[in-house]
Amino acid sequence: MTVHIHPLVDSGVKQGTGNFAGGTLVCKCTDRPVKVAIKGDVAHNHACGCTKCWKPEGAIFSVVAVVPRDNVKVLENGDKLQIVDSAAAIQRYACKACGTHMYGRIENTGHPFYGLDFIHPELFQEGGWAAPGFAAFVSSVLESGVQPGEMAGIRARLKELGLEPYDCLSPPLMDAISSHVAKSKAKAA
Ligand SMILES: N[C@@H](CCC(=O)N[C@@H](CS)C(=O)NCC(=O)O)C(=O)O
Ligand SMILES: [Zn+2]
Ligand SMILES: [Zn+2]
Repeated sequence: MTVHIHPLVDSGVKQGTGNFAGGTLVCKCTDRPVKVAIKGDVAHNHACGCTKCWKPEGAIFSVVAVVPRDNVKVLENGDKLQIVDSAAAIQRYACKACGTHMYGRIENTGHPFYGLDFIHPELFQEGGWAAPGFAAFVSSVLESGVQPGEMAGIRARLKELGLEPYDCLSPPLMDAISSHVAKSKAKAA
């Protein structure tokens, strides 16, 4: 049986051009779509298996990346945006009409990823952005109804696609989080 991860990667991961200058994210509405301008390329693009990240219909993973928050600007129909969960570390701004998450923002200045917004590059009108490079929160797909017996096939398919599966974030990102915590503790001491 074919394992479907996400339509963007199911037929192979398309590499970025290496010089993506930015573009416009557009929600799924045909009437008054929300448009968000992004300056520059995305970083740390990856597949995420968590329940909180937005996924297109039928996908078990999202594809999500970060950009500096100053590079994100709502261009059109921002009145349709609402925060999905204001108690979450990442405040995800979704279109009220179609449900698409347009960007996620961290307001806690002490958070290791403060200053970065989370976006879904598949919403770009343009192509060429940096490709997803790993898969995060893989075990979390069980929380969205995937059966335990499917996990081996999912992990094998992710590896085949070159998206190394991790049950939290990738080692470089986990190291960045722990370094941030160590520095914060040293400052407080
Ligand atoms: N197992 C949980 C994991 C959720 C989680 O921790 N997601 C990560 C990756 S997006 C995160 O950083 N969440 C912060 C947030 O959602 O605010 C789930 O699937 O809901
Ligand atoms: Zn919409
Ligand atoms: Zn996630």
